[in-house]
Amino acid sequence: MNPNEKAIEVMDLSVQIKTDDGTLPIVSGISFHLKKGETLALVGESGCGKSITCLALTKLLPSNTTIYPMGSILFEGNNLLESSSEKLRSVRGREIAYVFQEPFSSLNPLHKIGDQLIESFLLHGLGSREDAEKKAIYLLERVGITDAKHRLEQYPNQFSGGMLQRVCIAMALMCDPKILIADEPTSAIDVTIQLQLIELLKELRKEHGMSVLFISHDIGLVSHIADRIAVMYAGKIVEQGSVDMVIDSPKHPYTKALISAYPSHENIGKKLVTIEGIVPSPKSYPSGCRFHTRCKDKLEICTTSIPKPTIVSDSQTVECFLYGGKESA
Ligand SMILES: Nc1ncnc2c1ncn2[C@@H]1O[C@H](COP(=O)(O)OP(=O)(O)OP(=O)(O)O)[C@@H](O)[C@H]1O
Repeated sequence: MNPNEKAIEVMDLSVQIKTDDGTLPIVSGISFHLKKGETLALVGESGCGKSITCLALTKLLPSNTTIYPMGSILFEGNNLLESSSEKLRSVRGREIAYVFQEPFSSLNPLHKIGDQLIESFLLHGLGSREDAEKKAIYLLERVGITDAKHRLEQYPNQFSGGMLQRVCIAMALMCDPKILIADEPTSAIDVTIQLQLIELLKELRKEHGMSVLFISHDIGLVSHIADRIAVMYAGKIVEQGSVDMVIDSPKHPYTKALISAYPSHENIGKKLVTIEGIVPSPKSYPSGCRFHTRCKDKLEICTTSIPKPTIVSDSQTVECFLYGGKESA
């Protein structure tokens, strides 16, 4: 596998949602890519547009309220934003699979776990029911669920939250997807189990040769799993780069603030820094750089102009006037 080959490339993606308050710019011209076999973390505070971005990748948002005015999502030679509904159905679950924050949202309480696990395998015509059941048993055991054959006959309410999230991970892997999108997969799980699930995802990524897009608000947590990080703020990606660069040498004032606000081992005994204010609502994004209303380092230009991406090192790009930002990288 060529380590620089891209599994998916998102260019200038914008998503607007029609609401009673008008059409809101939820995601505004973001670009990023996921290389084959790597994990990219999309990080940012609640409401910055992470979930909408990951649903937009396979157009999983309701078409009557969602507008994709421009941009492209290149996957296996196709622009998914221009693909037919049939093509998108063949990609979802089969080539790009999801694990969501709340396992109960992905599972039907009235159906046996086994039937739910094998559904997409059969739907995509990957083999017989017997093949599907064998694979389901293998994957349940692989994600750490013992007595898997017996478990296939049980219902979601017979599993703990952590167990159900393991079931959802197994379910996402049933069709050997090329990309796994994990949207806050450990947020609803007890912290003691969080790191176990992260380790499991790391192992599965290697075994299955997948690429993983890991969504989280927790910059400390993603440093355990990601190769690269993209930091999102108010519908835009403000900084992206390798984990080492973004964590050890953050550039954007928002990334710096997120890291200082993280309760880490190094911060024991120190007062945690809070980021003043809240993420602005898409109803009233400020002009210029959307972070300027909370930024301690803002310049005059930040209130009126939008910074362009600037390459600050081989593996790091930032959108901030403190580092240039007037010309596109
Ligand atoms: N259907 C919708 N109608 C109107 N606004 C929406 C809709 N879905 C999301 N939004 C708004 O879009 C913005 C981005 O939401 P999104 O769920 O993508 O954020 P997030 O970064 O994933 O946050 P969280 O970590 O809390 O899930 C928020 O301001 C949210 O209120």
